[in-house]
Amino acid sequence: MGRRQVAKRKRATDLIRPGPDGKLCLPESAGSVTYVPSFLSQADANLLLEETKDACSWERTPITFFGKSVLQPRDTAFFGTKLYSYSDERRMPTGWEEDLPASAALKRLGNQIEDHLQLPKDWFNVILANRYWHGQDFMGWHSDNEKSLGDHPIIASISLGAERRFLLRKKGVVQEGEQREKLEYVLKHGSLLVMTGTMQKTYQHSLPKVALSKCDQLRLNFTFRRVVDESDQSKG
Ligand SMILES: O=C(O)CCC(=O)C(=O)O
Ligand SMILES: [Fe+2]
Repeated sequence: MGRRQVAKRKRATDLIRPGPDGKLCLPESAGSVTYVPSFLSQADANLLLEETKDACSWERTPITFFGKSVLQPRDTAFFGTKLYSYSDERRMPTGWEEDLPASAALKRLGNQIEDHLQLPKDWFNVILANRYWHGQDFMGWHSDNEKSLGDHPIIASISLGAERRFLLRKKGVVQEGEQREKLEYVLKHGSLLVMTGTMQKTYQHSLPKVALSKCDQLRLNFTFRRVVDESDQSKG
């Protein structure tokens, strides 16, 4: 998928069609990334940052890295109604009635994104939250390709606070003389980034580390997802 193609697609939902069973589906070959810089007004983004930065059940959990247990380079929290394994973690979600008013604000935000993407209300049933204290907190290359999210997951990502670079790179072997296809976005306070279709199969994404001198501010990220099969929590 070329840069021009990504720019041309205004809405992730351009690709979503009702299937024969009436459910929304995507053509097998399609994948898209859509960036909406000012999805939230500055006032709403500021309010949400204040409501969530301390009030979520943030944890810094360990992961296994080259056989060793190390702490993840960011804090995470997890909301919703479904069990979901992510990375090394299999966490019970914080329910909508806990961590109030943060969880209620996030639920409302999920409904706002569903409206924007013309998805049914309460389509998203889990939210993964990341808290990066500064440029030294980061997320390495990965795909959100857990089988429990189905074949063509819609991942809707809201950013608050410090601006950070978000990178995408195509998976697979690169022929000699060719360059790996890459995309880059600088995720603004109040922005929305949506990945759909085959993006998790064909691309990886990351939020790279930067020097403290370049970024000493907090950033929050909330990714809205739909777990379609709670029983299968393996990688896709
Ligand atoms: O913080 C971000 O923008 C990236 C988050 C992400 O990729 C994830 O939670 O899977
Ligand atoms: Fe991700």
